[in-house]
Amino acid sequence: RPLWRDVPQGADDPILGLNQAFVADASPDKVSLVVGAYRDAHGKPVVLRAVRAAEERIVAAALPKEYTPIAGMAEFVRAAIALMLGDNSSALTEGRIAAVQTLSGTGACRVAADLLARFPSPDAEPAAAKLIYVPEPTWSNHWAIFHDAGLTVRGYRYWDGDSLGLDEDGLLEDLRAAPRGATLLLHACAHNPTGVDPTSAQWARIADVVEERALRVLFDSAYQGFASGDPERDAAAVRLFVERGHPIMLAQSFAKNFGLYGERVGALSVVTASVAEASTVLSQLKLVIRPMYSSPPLHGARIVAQVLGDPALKQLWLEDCAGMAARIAQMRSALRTELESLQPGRSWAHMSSQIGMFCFSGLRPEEVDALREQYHLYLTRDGRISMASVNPGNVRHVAQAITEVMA
Ligand SMILES: Cc1ncc(COP(=O)(O)O)c(CN[C@@H](CCC(=O)O)C(=O)O)c1O
Repeated sequence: RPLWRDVPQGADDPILGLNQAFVADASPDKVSLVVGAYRDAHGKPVVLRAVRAAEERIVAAALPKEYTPIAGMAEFVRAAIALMLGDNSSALTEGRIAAVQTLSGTGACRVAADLLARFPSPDAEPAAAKLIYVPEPTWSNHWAIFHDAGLTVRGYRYWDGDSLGLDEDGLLEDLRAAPRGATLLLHACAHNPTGVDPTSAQWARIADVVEERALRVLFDSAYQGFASGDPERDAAAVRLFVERGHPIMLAQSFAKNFGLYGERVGALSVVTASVAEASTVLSQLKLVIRPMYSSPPLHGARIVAQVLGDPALKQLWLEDCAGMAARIAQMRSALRTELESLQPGRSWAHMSSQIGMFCFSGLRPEEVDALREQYHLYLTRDGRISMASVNPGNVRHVAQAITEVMA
């Protein structure tokens, strides 16, 4: 009996669905610039040296595979927080952080969303109770994550299409107009999809408005260490807010900076005002998680805890993280050079001034469609290019195809 006959066809995901189309493409010339996943100079995925070494130790230890606690592996969670806030963070040492391991960054954002939906800010105006502001544009999955948790999602100006940079005035104006106590989503570093991050002075002005409007902040950190190559440098914005006393929420993904995409390693931290607040918030986080997925996976958390807990492995990881960031920076300048040599008079400076996994190229949707249909070059329709997929073997082909569809 067709009991599911009324189910409509769902839309393909703009990122992962498009990548499936790439996989199905039989052309030998196909290139995927879609998914934000690192590839080496030969276009191959990488397992970091420190990860392999940690795995060898974990396997040799023949550890049991018991359930992790609902909040996950405590050693991993603490290491994740310390990586972002620093070992000497007062919030950490004073026990004011409620934190849980999550199913990577997506899971951290979703658990945060459920907590925000259940407990609006006590300082919130009625209009702010379940309202979250996300940058325009942002990672496409953010909208669905927060919507499905029962939040109202509203955009704030972020990208200036004319300057190909940050629309600071528009951003601050939108935040000043936000109802008191609303939640603000901020990308910690390497903004997806624009690659444009606020300067430290701009971060300070954003923090001022957050204070003025008593906004709650959720930092989404998916690229710490991967953006600049230095995890300390990539933590600057988050540390600025914590040092100013903001009770931020922090979603962390270890997919890209540890290359643990499929291991689903993440954490969600809530900085509170006291040990008592941290205790009640943690109890509520566990009530969100238990019926959602009960407890998180073991293996990836053990790897990250092992690496961050061992100075030699951490150093190896830092070198590889810096190496990934450096290769992407090299490809940014290589592709810019190719494009500017093919398109005299047109500047592609934004390709090398942007940071992190992606270049927000400015290519129009119809140009993106032509790249896919005529050149088997795949990228998301907003013009985002995953720079890790560019390598010495395809950089000229990519530049030529882009030039021809722009002609
Ligand atoms: C800002 C941001 N937050 C969270 C995530 C989620 O990462 P986890 O794998 O759940 O830890 C991503 C990954 N975005 C990449 C990867 C593919 C995807 O999930 O969309 C991207 O935008 O291509 C991201 O860019």
